[in-house]
Amino acid sequence: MSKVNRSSLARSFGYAFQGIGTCIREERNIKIHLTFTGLVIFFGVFLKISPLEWCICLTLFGLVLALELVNTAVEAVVDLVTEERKPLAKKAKDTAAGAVLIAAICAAAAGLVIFLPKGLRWIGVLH
Ligand SMILES: Nc1ncnc2c1ncn2[C@@H]1O[C@H](COP(=O)(O)OP(=O)(O)OP(=O)(O)O)[C@@H](O)[C@H]1O
Repeated sequence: MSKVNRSSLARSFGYAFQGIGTCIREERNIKIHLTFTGLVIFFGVFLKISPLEWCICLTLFGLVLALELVNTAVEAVVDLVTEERKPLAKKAKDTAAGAVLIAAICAAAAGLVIFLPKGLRWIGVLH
């Protein structure tokens, strides 16, 4: 790879990290997702979930956080295009938010399937 291509690749990664940083600084919802991600990592270590369960959790973290970034991008583009109330603007924002919600509900359900039996076993309700 030439020096020029390498530096343009590094710049692209830099812009992507800037986007992630901006979203974390400015958006409340991604802070909530990151808090849950931290809790899942803590309980995953504490309850010793299996490698397959880690893979499922990591995939779901990625899905929810990535969709939150896309949702933020859609909101920004809509606000850039119009400040007026328009049905298409509402459709774009609400469907993007719906995508995050679906992923978050599925992640929460998968989390319950993985963690609930282990948690109940840990407190002695299940054997
Ligand atoms: N230009 C617009 N035209 C029509 N409806 C809009 C427009 N901008 C926002 N809305 C709608 O108003 C509601 C609130 O939108 P807003 O952009 O404030 O998002 P929000 O729910 O506060 O999301 P977040 O907290 O992620 O910023 C949503 O239903 C959205 O679709």
